[in-house]
This record gives sequence, structure tokens and C-alpha cells, in this order.
Amino acid sequence: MENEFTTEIYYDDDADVSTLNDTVAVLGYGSQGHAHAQNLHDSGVDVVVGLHEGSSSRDAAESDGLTVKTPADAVAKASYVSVLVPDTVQPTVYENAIEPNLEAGDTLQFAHGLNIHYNQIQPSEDINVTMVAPKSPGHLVRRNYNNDEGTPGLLAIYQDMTGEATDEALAYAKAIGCTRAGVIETTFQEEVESDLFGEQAVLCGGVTALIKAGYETLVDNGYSPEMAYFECLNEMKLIVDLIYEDGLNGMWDSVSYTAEYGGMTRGDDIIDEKVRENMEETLEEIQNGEFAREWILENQAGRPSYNQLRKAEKNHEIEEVGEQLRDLFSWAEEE
Ligand SMILES: NC(=O)c1ccc[n+]([C@@H]2O[C@H](COP(=O)([O-])OP(=O)(O)OC[C@H]3O[C@@H](n4cnc5c(N)ncnc54)[C@H](O)[C@@H]3O)[C@@H](O)[C@H]2O)c1
Ligand SMILES: CC(C)(O)[C@@H](O)C(=O)O
Ligand SMILES: [Mg+2]
Ligand SMILES: [Mg+2]
Repeated sequence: MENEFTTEIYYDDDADVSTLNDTVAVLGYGSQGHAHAQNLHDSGVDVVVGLHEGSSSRDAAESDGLTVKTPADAVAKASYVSVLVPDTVQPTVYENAIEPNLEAGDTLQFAHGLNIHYNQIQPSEDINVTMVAPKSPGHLVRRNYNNDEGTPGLLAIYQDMTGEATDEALAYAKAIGCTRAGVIETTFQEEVESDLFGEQAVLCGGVTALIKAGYETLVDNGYSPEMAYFECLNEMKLIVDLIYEDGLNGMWDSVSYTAEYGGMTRGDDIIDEKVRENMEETLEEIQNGEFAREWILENQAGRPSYNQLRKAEKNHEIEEVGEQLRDLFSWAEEE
């Protein structure tokens, strides 16, 4: 049956890795950086990793068999520059190391469009600006590649100066394993707004708040922390795995009729109209730039709120209980 997707989706057959026929500089060797650099290298692309002197990631990149240079030298050697340092330091790295070493016709490649979309990086007009954004944490981008599996991704072209930006971005997506799973064509704006919304409202913010609220409700009502941990956190993965494999209905088919009826009647009481209004507000703050402004100012002030929130999350009781339980049982030892 013919698929009727609303957007273009690219697969391996749509891309040719040999299009990346010059050095690719991967700046940063963190979550995404280590995965892109190693996958590109294993796909036969000439890679140089750009890290500042004294970077704690240098040893890892070198022991993985990759060439490491300073960001400025890496950019000077390459014609394709993948910017995988944290979003918050990208404007400074761009100003100090990238811009002075870019040549007309080079390509600036991102895994997230934040700095372009909110004008923190304003690239000159004589280069290509592209994005290949894996829809996954970086460590899985590497793990999937090693397991001959793919990682879905997004592709967007902001500037195509040479006329080759799409082919190069597709080659990059293929080399890191994304076209194995499917790459959806989008824009920088759509990627940024949907990515921020997803991680804030659902994937990272929403899910951790839901887990903690469920755990606290049980514990506050006299149930044991261990029970609450298994019920609200550990089993979350098992249920989400079923949804991932077979959709919402695959999960509903696998749980008991009691869980299905209880879940379907009570779910909308929990995620009610107020929560949907909150989601609309969160999306609005992303769309009107309020979130980006807040995050930029937070960084300029030395991250006072971020540090406080991080500490509170580390000290939450569910983390202590989880650490002890994961130590006791073998299911978390696969990694
Ligand atoms: N983390 C993810 O799974 C994920 C998923 C999709 C997209 N992205 C995007 O990928 C990009 C990279 O994010 P990340 O989470 O992989 O980063 P990260 O924080 O995991 O890694 C940062 C790397 O940059 C280096 N670095 C830090 N400060 C630097 C500086 N001042 N100069 C040079 N190098 C510096 C670090 O040594 C490290 O190697 C971001 O645009 C992010 O939005 C990340
Ligand atoms: C992995 C995520 C949450 O999808 C990514 O968007 C990030 O910013 O780390
Ligand atoms: Mg993100
Ligand atoms: Mg994301």
C-alpha cells in the first residue's frame, strides 16, 4: 500500500555517503558528538574532532582512535563542520573558532536549531547551513549504529549556497545511521519548537513530573517507597516499551482489562483540561522566544536556578530508593 505521509521521509537509498568527500569536523565529543564522530568514521568519512586544550573529552576521543585538534584547527581542516558543543556555548565557539576559519562554500551542520532560530548565531550568506537532528539521546545513536539499527532523525536546510546542501546532509544522516530508520524533512523553526516542547512537556519534564507525583502520592498515603518506585518508575519503561513496539493499542492489548478500563477512564482525569492549558502556555513561551531568553539569561548569570533544581532532583527520595534497588537487582546490569 502506498504510504500517505504529510512530509518527505528519506531512507538509505536516497543518500550517498561518498558525497561527504572532504573532512568533517565534529566539534564536541559529548552525547551527540561521540556518536556522530564514531559513526561517521566507521562509515568511511574522514573525521577530525574539535576540542579545546584541556577538554575532559580529549582522552575519550583519542582512545576511540580519532584525530583531535583544537576547534579552530579542526574547522580550518574541514569543509563540513558539525556543531555538537552544548547549545549554550555554541555562539562563543562560533565567534572564536568557527567563523574565522570558515571558507565560502563550507557547510555548518547542527543537531538542533536553537541558536540559528533565535538569532544567537548569524551565519554569513556564503556558506551552507544544515541540520541533521537525531530524535534520540546521543548514546543510543551510537548503540543503534553498532547493532545495525537506525535512529530516526530530522533534516532541515536553512541556507543552500552551493546547491549541494541537501545531498550532503542526507549523506551525513546516512553515515550516522539515521536514514536506516527514516529522516523527516522539516524546517529549523519546526525542529526547534517541537523539540523544546517535546522535551519540556512530555519526554523529560512531563514524564519525570508524572513519575514523581505518582510516587509521592503513594508514599504520602503510607505505601512503601520500594513499592512506589516499582509501580511508578521501573514499570514505566516496560509499559513504554510496549507502546514503542506496537502503539498505544498494543500496550492496551497486553495489560489486563482492569488496567485498560481504569487507565482509559482515569487517564484524562489526571491529564485534564488544566494540563492541556499548561501545555499551550509552555508552547507559547517557546514560540514567542520567552523560554530562549530565560535560558540565555540564566546562563549569563551562572545558572543559579539550574543548579538549585539539579540539586533538588538529585536529592529526591525516589533517586535514593532507585539507586539501592538497582544495585540489588540484576536487570539494570546490561549496559
Ligand atoms: N544530548 C542529546 O542526546 C541531544 C539530542 C539531539 C540533539 N542534541 C543537540 O546536540 C548538540 C550537542 O549537545 P550534547 O547534549 O551532545 O552536548 P554535551 O553536553 O553532551 O557535549 C558537549 C561536548 O562539547 C564540549 N565542550 C563543552 N564546552 C565547550 C567549549 N566551550 N568549547 C569547546 N567544546 C566544548 C564538551 O567537552 C563535550 O565534549 C546540541 O545542539 C543539542 O541540542 C542533543
Ligand atoms: C534527547 C532529546 C531530549 O530529544 C534532545 O532533544 C535533547 O535536547 O537532549
Ligand atoms: Mg532537545
Ligand atoms: Mg529531542
